[in-house]
Amino acid sequence: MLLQAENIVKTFPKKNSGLFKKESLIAVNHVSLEIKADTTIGLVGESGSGKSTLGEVLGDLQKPSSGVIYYKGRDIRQLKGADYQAFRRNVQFIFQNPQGSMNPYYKIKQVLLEPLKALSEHYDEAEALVKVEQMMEDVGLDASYLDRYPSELSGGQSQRVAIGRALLLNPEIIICDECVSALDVSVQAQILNLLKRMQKLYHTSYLFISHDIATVKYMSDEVIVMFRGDVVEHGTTAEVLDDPKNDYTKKLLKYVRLKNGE
Ligand SMILES: Nc1ncnc2c1ncn2[C@@H]1O[C@H](COP(=O)(O)OP(=O)(O)OP(=O)(O)O)[C@@H](O)[C@H]1O
Repeated sequence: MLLQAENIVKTFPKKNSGLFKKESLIAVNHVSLEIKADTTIGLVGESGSGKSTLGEVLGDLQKPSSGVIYYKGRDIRQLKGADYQAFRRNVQFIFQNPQGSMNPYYKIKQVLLEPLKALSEHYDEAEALVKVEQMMEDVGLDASYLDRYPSELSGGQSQRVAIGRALLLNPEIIICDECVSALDVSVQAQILNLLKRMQKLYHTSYLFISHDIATVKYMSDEVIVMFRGDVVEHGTTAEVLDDPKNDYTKKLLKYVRLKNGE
């Protein structure tokens, strides 16, 4: 077991709630899940159902209001120094807008070297550069892009850099939050296949957050369905998407089929 979430609750203060009685919005409601090695879990649900919040809590970008995240059996709040750094290195993110997560004043070479510098156990510039060049090849980009700035890359090229940057640390888990949603359909397919190829090569687990059921079906071994902060269904991809038990999942799938004219 790599990552385990136990009874996670995340609330936000509601805007415009009363002056004296503060109300809160429950974004994630008592959610538990486990991410095993070399597995992809798809996380689906309509907009606002709590998918991104849950992903960010799992990767410690946000603190839960209550509940515990365990990394290899240890509460992440108890991890210190090198142990916390190992967690940070091993749980990476790829977001919807890759350029937004890159320093616009850094060339791609620096963008890729930065996390290696910050999180490697023993950093060696020459070794790091060899890794970076190999990774460029792995993600299908010519090494000449290393001297470009993020703004000089297309959306698909930037997402390849973001995938390479996440993989350079050889993480155990990557939380992919709508990581192909902003791309053209043909580029989406290339990036999804790249993620699959990289999973075979590096044995990384993915938490694949998406509102696109077809993409989740293509990518995932397991599927979790969220509705208004609750996990309403969780099972293998075939169980959840081919034979859903929950009424909300059934509605969601019916809506997707109607939209696709099936
Ligand atoms: N920082 C915040 N402050 C207040 N409310 C927030 C904050 N972040 C998220 N929320 C609220 O929490 C709920 C869950 O949001 P979240 O972004 O996790 O949903 P989502 O399923 O990822 O949606 P989408 O697919 O649109 O990204 C929403 O009602 C959202 O408005």
